[in-house]
Amino acid sequence: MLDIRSLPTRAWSLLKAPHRLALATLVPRAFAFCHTFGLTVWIALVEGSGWKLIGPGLLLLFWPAVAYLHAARAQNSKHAEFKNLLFDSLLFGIWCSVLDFYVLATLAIGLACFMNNMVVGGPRRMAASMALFAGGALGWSALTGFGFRPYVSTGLDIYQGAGAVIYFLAIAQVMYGQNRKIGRSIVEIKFQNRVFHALLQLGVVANRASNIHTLLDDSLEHLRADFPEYGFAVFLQERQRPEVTRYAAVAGLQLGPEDERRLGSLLATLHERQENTIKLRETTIGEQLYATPMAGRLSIYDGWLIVRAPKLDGALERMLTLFADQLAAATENKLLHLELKKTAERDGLTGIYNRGFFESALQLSIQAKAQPPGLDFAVLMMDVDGLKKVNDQYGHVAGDQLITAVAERLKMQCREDDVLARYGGDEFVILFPSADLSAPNRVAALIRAHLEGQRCIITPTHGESVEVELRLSMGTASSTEVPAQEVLTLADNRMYDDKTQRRKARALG
Ligand SMILES: Nc1nc2c(ncn2[C@@H]2O[C@H](COP(=O)(O)OP(=O)(O)OP(=O)(O)O)[C@@H](O)[C@H]2O)c(=O)[nH]1
Repeated sequence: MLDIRSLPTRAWSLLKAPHRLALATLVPRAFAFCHTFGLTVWIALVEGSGWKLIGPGLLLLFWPAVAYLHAARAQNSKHAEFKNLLFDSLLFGIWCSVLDFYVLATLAIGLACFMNNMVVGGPRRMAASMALFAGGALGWSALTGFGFRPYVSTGLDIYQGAGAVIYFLAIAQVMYGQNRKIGRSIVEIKFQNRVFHALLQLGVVANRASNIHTLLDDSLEHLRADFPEYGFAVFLQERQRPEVTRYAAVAGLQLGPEDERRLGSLLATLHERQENTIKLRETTIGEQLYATPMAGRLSIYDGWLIVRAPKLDGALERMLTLFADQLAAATENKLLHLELKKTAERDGLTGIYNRGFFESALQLSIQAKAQPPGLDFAVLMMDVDGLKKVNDQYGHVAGDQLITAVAERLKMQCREDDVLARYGGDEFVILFPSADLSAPNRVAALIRAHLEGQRCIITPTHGESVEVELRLSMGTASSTEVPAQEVLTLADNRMYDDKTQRRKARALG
C-alpha cells in the first residue's frame, strides 16, 4: 500500500543536485522572467488591457521553477539546462510578440537569450537560439496578428533599461564566479598531477633502491624535483629505543649534522602514533617545519616525514599523508625484501654466502664459459681440519666459533668480485669469476701465509677459553684445465688429496 507520509521523501529522492550550470542560471533566469512579468503588468495597466495580458503573463513566473526541476530530475542535468536555455529563447520570442515588439524589451531580452546560448554552447547554439526566438515571435504573430509598439513611456523605458543592466551585471558576476572556479580547479589539477607523478616516482625509486639509505635519499630527491618549493627530510627511529635514529635523509633543508641530531631527538620525544601532521617548534633552524608520522605503518620503526613549507593547508597535509604512507610501505617492503634476500643467500652462522647462492653463481660462470668470449673461472675448495675434535672436546658452540673465525679470516683474503661461500659443515669455497688458476693459487698462498697455524680463542660450553690452531685443507681448479662442469669436482678431489697428505705428514711428524 502507498504510504502517504513517504511521498515527500520519495519526491525529493527523484531530484538530485543539478549541474552547476543549472544552479548558476537559476537566479538570473528567475529575475529575467519576473522582470518581464512586471513589464507585462505595467503595459497592461498603462493600456488598460487588464487580465487579458496579465493572466497569461502569470505563466512567466512558473517557468524558472519548471526549468530548475527539469534540470534536477534529468539524467544529464547539463544537457537539460542547455535545452532550458533554448526554451528560454522560444518563450521570450513568443512573449516579445505578445508585447507587440516593444523595442527596448525585444532588444534586451533577445540579446540576453543569444548571449546566454553563445556562452554555454558557442555560435551554433546561439544560431539555434536566434532561430527559436525568431520562430516564436513570428509564429505567434502569424497566429494572433502582428502588432508593433515601439514605445510605451519613459518610466517603462527606465524600468526596462535598469532591469537589463541588473541582468547583464548578474550574468557577468556568474561568469566571473565560474572563471574563478575554473582557475582554482586548474591550479588544483596541476598540484594533483605533481602529487601523482611524485607517487609514481616513489614507486620506481623503491623498486630500484638496493638498501634503505638509497631508497630514502632517492625518494626525497624525487619529491624535491617535483616540489622544489618545499624541503623534505625523513627520520626512521627504532620503536623500542626512539632516541636511536636508524635512517635519516634530507633534501632541500638547511640541516647540518647537529640540526639533524637535534631534530632526531625532538622527534623521539613526540607522542608516538600521532595521526596528523604537526608543526615543529624548532626555532634554531629558522624555518617552519611540519612532521607527518608514519606511525603504525612500519613494523619495527617509527618514522617521520618532515617538510619545510611556508604554511600548512589541507592540500599539503593530504599530500604529506600520501607520501608518508607511500614511503612507509616502500621502506617496509624493502626491509622485508632485504631480509628475505639475506635469508635466501646468506649462511645463518657466518653471514657469508650459502651453498645455494654459490651454486647459482657457479652455474652463471659455467654458462659464461659456454658462450663467447668463453670467460674462464676458477674455484678454491677448503675444509677445516679437526672440527669434529673441537666439537667433541669443547662442544658445538665452540665448533661454531671456530667456523665463524675461519669465515672471518677468509673474508679478509677475498676481493670484492670473489664469491666466498660456506659449502657445507666445515667446507668453504671461493668462486673466482673471470679468472684462471693463478687466482685461487694466489689466495691459497695468502691463506697458507696468514691463516694456517694461526690461533683463535674459543669459549667452550663449560670451562675456560682455549686457543685452537686453524688448519685448512685446500684444492684449486680452473676451467682452463677441465670442462666447466668438472671444475668443482676437480677442486674437491685435490682438496681431499691435500687432506690425505697433511694427515700423513702429521702422522710422520
Ligand atoms: N659446531 C658445528 N659443527 C658442525 C657444523 N656443521 C658440521 N659440523 C660438524 O663438523 C664435523 C665435520 O666432519 P669432519 O669433516 O669429519 O670433521 P673434521 O674433524 O674436520 O675431519 P677432517 O676434515 O678429516 O679433519 C662433524 O662433526 C659435524 O658434526 C656446524 O655448523 N657447527
